[in-house]
Amino acid sequence: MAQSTVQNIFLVGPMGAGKTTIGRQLADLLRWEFVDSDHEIEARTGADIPWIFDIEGEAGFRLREEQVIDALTQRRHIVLATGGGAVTREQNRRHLHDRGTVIYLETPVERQLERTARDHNRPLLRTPDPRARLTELLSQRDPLYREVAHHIMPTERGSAREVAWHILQALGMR
Ligand SMILES: Nc1ncnc2c1ncn2[C@@H]1O[C@H](COP(=O)(O)OP(=O)(O)O)[C@@H](O)[C@H]1O
Ligand SMILES: O=C(O)C1=C[C@@H](OP(=O)(O)O)[C@@H](O)[C@H](O)C1
Ligand SMILES: [Mg+2]
Repeated sequence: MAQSTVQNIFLVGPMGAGKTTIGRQLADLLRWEFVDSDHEIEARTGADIPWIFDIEGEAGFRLREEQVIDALTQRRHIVLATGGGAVTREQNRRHLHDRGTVIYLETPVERQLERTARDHNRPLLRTPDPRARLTELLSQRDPLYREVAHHIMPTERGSAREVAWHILQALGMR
């Protein structure tokens, strides 16, 4: 694998973009450590994401997320999968953009719906109309994903593994 100036890779994008899945594949291909901010929040808190939302509300979750992203973005040679709402905080956007190479996994709502349908761990999708919720969130957040990203990668070009390869190619790492 060619030498590269990329020191770490941070994945952003909406729920169901594949940040967690593609992040694991990327880390595997690079032999870097994989970290997921949601998993780190759960490990530090000793509670799962829905429980944190229930007890502390979204505001409490966002505070925990800010602390974790500040800590994780200071590390090197990691692939970090963020949560879909991380970009809503200015401090997170700054840390992500300044401390690593940020990839926006661009994904249409239809695909997000398919990929999140079976998983009930996303409190923001506990709504009678997840399509409307995802559409609203994407319209608010898409400009923020674009603002923070160094590269934009569509996630419909095949499997998670294939998307991971496309990312390495775009970064000149293969
Ligand atoms: N490129 C892809 N093609 C098909 N399915 C995918 C792809 N990327 C992710 N998935 C699937 O979508 C689901 C949600 O992915 P996940 O990594 O949890 O997304 P995120 O972390 O962005 O919310 C998982 O079941 C995963 O296997
Ligand atoms: O979009 C969001 O605000 C959220 C996305 C989730 O992560 P994924 O994007 O990995 O599903 C998780 O952080 C939490 O449920 C909130
Ligand atoms: Mg995830």
